Amino acid sequence: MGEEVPESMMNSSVEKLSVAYDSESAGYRTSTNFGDKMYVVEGSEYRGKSSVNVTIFDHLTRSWIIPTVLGLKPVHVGGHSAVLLNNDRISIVKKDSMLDDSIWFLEEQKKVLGSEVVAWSKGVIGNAPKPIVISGPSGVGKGTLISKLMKEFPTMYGFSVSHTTRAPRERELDGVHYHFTDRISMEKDIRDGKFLEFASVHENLYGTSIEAVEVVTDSGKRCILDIDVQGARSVRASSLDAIFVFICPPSFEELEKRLRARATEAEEQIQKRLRNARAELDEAKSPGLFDHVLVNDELELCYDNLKKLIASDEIANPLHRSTMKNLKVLVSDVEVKTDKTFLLHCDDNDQLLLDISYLKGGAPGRTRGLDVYPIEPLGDAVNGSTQL
Ligand SMILES: Nc1nc2c(ncn2[C@@H]2O[C@H](COP(=O)(O)OP(=O)(O)O)[C@@H](O)[C@H]2O)c(=O)[nH]1
Ligand SMILES: Nc1ncnc2c1ncn2[C@@H]1O[C@H](COP(=O)(O)OP(=O)(O)O)[C@@H](O)[C@H]1O
Repeated sequence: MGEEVPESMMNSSVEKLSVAYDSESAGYRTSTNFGDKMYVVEGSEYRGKSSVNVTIFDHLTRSWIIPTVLGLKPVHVGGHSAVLLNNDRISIVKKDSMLDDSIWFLEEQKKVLGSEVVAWSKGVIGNAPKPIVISGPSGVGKGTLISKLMKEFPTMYGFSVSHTTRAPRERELDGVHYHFTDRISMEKDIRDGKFLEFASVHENLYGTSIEAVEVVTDSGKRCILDIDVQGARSVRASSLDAIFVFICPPSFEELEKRLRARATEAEEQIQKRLRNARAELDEAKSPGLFDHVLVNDELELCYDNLKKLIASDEIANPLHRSTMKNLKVLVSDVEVKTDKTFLLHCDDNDQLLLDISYLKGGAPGRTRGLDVYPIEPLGDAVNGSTQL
């Protein structure tokens, strides 16, 4: 790519350029100024294969940057519009896409080794229940409590299936208890930005993929994560808005008794888990990390307390589910009305007003909280004369 920005891409925060490459490919490009940089999003199809590339022009150094791009990318079709929102993300609205795949966001992430990083996030209509992060030392009873919850309310809760490099235990199933993997593939997936968080626990690698949480949440269930304290800290720092619960043993002796009685680990592993347990119990006291601490002494009592705290959160934060969430329309064109509202022209001659005033979450996961409202069927509006 050359050093200079083409004249046609300057001086505009929202700009669309149609580009024809050759007879077999077609592309569409937007350039959006954001601080000292201009983000160029270029979608193209070549021999039936779609790609979306992001390049950045740094106005200060007058040089082009190819950033590391994380997250699930949109599949590009007939073009897109771009608009800068709240000075913190760029919204991309795809044309010729179903509504549930039409709204995407591009966000700047923390630099890695001095290099620019951006991440994609798919926009979702309506809100979702907050995930629940459950942490606590090995053997405290996290798995037991989570299983009880899932058994009693199978349609309400879903488990985030983590990846791990540890070997499966007897009766553990791949894809159910964990995605069992090897270190090389997991490290590659981490580099590719597929993980919300990861940590080295008891000398194995564990991590929550973005997909693991989002598939549960997309299905309308409340996602439950069983992760260690380091993982909880990473999730706290991420865009995922969750409730954090720490499960404590009634005593260290009881924890050791449970670990031994479970009989899933060799002595060396038990010792390692007990050493780490002391550190976790200390770390859990960090201010602002956990919202709730439950002591798992009598199992039924602890389980009731867990259900109570989840119920009280549900009452305090009632869900706003858009009635239009499952609307299946093909967005044929997009008009940016304000930085919070877009007018979506649909293939059946209807128009929808997309409202992005109340976004929640974001890259590298989904961006939720979008809303859509139907507008009178097209008439004069085709010519742009409808008042919003
Ligand atoms: N950070 C992080 N920790 C995880 C994840 N999945 C499991 N863990 C934690 O890893 C630790 C070991 O889990 P596991 O090997 O199943 O042993 P157990 O805790 O003794 O049952 C526990 O503290 C889990 O909470 C994950 O995706 N991320
Ligand atoms: N409240 C409790 N009282 C006695 N034993 C318990 C209690 N909660 C769990 N256990 C037992 O302790 C062991 C460890 O529980 P588990 O759920 O595997 O812990 P974690 O998932 O935190 O490692 C299991 O054998 C489980 O049956």
